[in-house]
Amino acid sequence: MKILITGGAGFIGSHVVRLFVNKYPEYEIFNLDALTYAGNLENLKDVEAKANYTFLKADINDANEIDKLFNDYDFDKVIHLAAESHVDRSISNPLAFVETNILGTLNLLNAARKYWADYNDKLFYHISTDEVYGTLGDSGLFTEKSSYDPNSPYSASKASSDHFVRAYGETYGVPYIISNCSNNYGPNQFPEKLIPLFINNIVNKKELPVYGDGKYTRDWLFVKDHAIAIDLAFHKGEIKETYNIGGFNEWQNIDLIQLLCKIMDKKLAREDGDSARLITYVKDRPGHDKRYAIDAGKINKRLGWKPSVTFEEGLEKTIDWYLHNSQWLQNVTSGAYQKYYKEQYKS
Ligand SMILES: Cc1cn([C@H]2C[C@H](O)[C@@H](COP(=O)(O)OP(=O)(O)O[C@H]3O[C@H](CO)[C@@H](O)[C@H](O)[C@H]3O)O2)c(=O)[nH]c1=O
Repeated sequence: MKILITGGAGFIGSHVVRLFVNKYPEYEIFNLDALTYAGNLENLKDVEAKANYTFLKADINDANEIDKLFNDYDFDKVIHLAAESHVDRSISNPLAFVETNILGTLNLLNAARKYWADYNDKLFYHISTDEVYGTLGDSGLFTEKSSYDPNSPYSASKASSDHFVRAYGETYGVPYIISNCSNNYGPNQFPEKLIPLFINNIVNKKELPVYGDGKYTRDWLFVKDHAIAIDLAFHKGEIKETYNIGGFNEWQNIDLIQLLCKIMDKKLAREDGDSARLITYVKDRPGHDKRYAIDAGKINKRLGWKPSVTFEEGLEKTIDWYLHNSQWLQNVTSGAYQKYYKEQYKS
């Protein structure tokens, strides 16, 4: 089986690529990535020499290139993770999100439709977000039946791509699965997202910018558990089904930040309270969604998935990883990896 994984050099993508390459030596895994600021082949050093792994430097925005790759490689299945993913960036530059998340997804769907004359044993698996459902009040959970109500340009672009995947399923018969996941954390996440940004800032004794009053709630999931869920949905999920994935692990931002500060004080042998003193309340994110909380009951009941790592374990592993990989952090924030790999894969 030839599997195209898009965005495989990114945070979640690299964990999915690693899992598939190591667990399924009989599959051919093609990692397609544009190597933007958030995609970095350093994340996959441990698998790059494996016989079942091929890297393809390409941009999903380039319809001709995507068409050519489908023609050349004859992919059987697609796991589509490539996306612009940061909400704040979508607020300052919505167009980039329309291009990559909507048009890029369409380019892949068009190629799948064209080259999969026979849809037998084919699959377009779209990896999406719980943000498509909008925001919740103090109670309730998003289920697969929740209506779409996106608020940010990012979530609007992901909602649109979900709709297109379903539309191609209904209209042209492209076999698809969609999963919508909550906030991921773990090794290799670009330090613009809350947890790695704050770890990095604490190490460097920089301010911790808490948006608004910090009383926003997110459901956190360790990235390796997300990769395990994707593996299960890919192999055992039903065509045309949607699976919500989440950690059953809700935290208000400020409580999570306080916990992070406490652990970091210990790890860095600083005085208790040193890191928390870096907390700075700043202007709120426009359109900031109050609460995401997801019901992962369907994937639990139907496919037997549940998170394997507790939040305490996951956070500890994550912090240790960043502390042991300070060079990685420095190279991604300075753009050094991006520059290096751009040069390596110059076309
Ligand atoms: C970066 C940053 C974030 N925050 C707040 C905003 C959010 O309430 C919370 C988490 O922010 P972020 O890490 O940017 O993640 P969030 O906006 O929830 O979106 C994430 O989670 C989504 C899944 O829910 C993914 O689809 C997105 O790609 C991913 O970026 O922390 C701050 O208070 N200060 C900050 O500097």
